[in-house]
Amino acid sequence: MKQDRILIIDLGSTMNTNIAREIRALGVYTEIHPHDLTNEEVKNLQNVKGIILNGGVNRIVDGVEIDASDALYNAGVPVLSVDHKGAKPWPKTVEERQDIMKKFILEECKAEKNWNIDNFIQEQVQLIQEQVGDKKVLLALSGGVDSSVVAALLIRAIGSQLTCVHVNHGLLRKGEPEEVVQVFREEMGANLVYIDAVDRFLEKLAGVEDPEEKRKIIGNEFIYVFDEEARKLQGVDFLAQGTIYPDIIESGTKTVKAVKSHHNVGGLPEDLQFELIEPLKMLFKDEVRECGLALGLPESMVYRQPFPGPGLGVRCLGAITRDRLEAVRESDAILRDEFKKAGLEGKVWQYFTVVPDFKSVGVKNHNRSFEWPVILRAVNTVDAMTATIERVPYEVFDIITERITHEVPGVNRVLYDLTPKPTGTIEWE
Ligand SMILES: Nc1ncnc2c1ncn2[C@@H]1O[C@H](COP(=O)(O)OP(=O)(O)OP(=O)(O)O)[C@@H](O)[C@H]1O
Repeated sequence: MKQDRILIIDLGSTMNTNIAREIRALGVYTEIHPHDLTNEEVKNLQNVKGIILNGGVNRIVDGVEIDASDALYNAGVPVLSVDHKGAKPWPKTVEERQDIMKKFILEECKAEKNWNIDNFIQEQVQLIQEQVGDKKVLLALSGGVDSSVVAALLIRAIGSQLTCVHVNHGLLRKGEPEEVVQVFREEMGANLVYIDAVDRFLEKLAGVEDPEEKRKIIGNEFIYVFDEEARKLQGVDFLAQGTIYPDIIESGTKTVKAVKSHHNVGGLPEDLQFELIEPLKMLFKDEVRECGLALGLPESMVYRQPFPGPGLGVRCLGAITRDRLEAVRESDAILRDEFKKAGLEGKVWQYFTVVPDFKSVGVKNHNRSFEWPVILRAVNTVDAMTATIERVPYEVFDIITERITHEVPGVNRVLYDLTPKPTGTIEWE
């Protein structure tokens, strides 16, 4: 079923994303578009029921105040101007904004409230089937939320025409590679290529101390491994990616410069180019999660906390060694387990452990020990630009310290990082 659609036209507002979220919360599908859409582009957008010209402080582009294109004014649907050409800005409170939205979208545009995840899945399955036909699709499946949800959606749409490649580079959290195999191969019956590349990555990283260099090696090695696998598979025309709406919004618009460059599986060699399939590119993160649950993915996968691309590699400070990497992995698993038991899972935004590359003196079993400390970090943030520290109860710290110092080989101390961002960053490297 095709959803009714409201277009938000970016005329320099800083609230495009908020407005989009609030309209979708009303149950109506909406997308943000640039101001200079052509007739052709407007025609290609189906079921448009209304247009919001969303003006704001970034309205001057290259020295000129921008306006919406004629194609938009002539689209033949109701137009609402906000903070544009003298029209009032949005009210400060969500409730007042929702009143305006309801009146415009539901009454004036007569848009139907037919935006929901089941309709989304149904529509995407059909679109994917039409796009792919009887051809084959490749997906790099990390086990993270985005690529997992893409995998589940593609399995529903095209089943065995999809091949997923999961690379175990040795830097994933405890149990993650096993979960990927269990969920996708065993439960969903996917074509999953599991690559054990642990030795290969750790050999490349041996002796490398510089964090940037480590990140570069991990990123490049991933591309090499993925490229090798992709070449072994015959007749693949499409590459699926877990691009989501914030990736696109943060890549910059015509009125705002990029916050960060769009990642995903960038950097594949020129001769290995596929047509892209990005079925989640219009979803916000919570919608991606809802979609994952509706497709039957386990909550542990769908509500996974954010994880850096280079994985545990940037939490094993300095030059990575196998034993210290295991100390990071084991201590991280204990921290997660105890936070879950204490009801902190889902409440604290991100928590993990870091193992530095120095040792200190301690006592274990009545003997002198000379071992690493484990640093705990637990932070809360809204936008990852700033972060505050979680005030973890001392009883929880006690249990975690007891377990880490007794269960993780090579560790004799546990420390808590009290630093907000700024001045610290969330990760240590
Ligand atoms: N170990 C891996 N095995 C297979 N693919 C991977 C792996 N790590 C990353 N990728 C691919 O690279 C993409 C970008 O990785 P990144 O770590 O930046 O994750 P992300 O944008 O948070 O997405 P996700 O939620 O899918 O992990 C992933 O979506 C996935 O397609």
